[in-house]
Amino acid sequence: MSRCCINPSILSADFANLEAEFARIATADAAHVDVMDNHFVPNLTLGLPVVERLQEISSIPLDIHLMIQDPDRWAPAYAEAGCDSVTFHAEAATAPIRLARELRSAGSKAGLAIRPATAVEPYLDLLPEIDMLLVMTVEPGFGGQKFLDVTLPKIRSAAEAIKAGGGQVALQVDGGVTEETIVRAAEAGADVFVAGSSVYGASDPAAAIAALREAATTAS
Ligand SMILES: O=C(CO)[C@@H](O)[C@H](O)COP(=O)(O)O
Repeated sequence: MSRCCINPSILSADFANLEAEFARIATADAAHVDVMDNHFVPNLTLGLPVVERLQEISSIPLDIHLMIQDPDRWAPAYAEAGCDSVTFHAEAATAPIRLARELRSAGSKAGLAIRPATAVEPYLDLLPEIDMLLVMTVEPGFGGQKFLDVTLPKIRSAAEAIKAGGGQVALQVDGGVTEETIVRAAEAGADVFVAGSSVYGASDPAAAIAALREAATTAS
């Protein structure tokens, strides 16, 4: 059994009432903020000015997931805004090591994300440079999709590589995480779970967070 983190995705929140929506997930480990630019993914959400305000009103850390082109240019400002972690996509970054170092020196954790179809092996050398590896378990862009079991072997390989390297890197999964699928992801070695619709779609988000945490901790 090991400690698991539950980070609700605010993509499933009511964007007209974000302060109240943050209050509903105050028992979570962090709020997962999906920044989409309508280029890297076919959807558009929010950007730095909104994140800066969320940083001021949130009682829990912000876990930023940048689904954008050219993160080398845009990501450091999120770290400078005080966000706890800033995750960029391997498929979009031109100099991932340099960017990860820049994020860390600006005071945030550096996260590297890969799409479901992207192999993890080419990025394992980067593990000493990052604090979190995000294996997407749905195609990025939208909430409410089905968890892709085909990603489980990749989660297992990533978990083994992280363990072999000393276990300093968190392994996050994002997409289709429910009380049922979280068990498989935790058994495969993930320890940080992003859940949007299964938290915000519940009548009691705090109870949903507790149930997800319990299921993941028991399975890990
Ligand atoms: O990054 C994404 C989608 O691109 C996710 O954070 C989703 O927003 C998770 O939502 P659910 O699959 O849990 O509904």
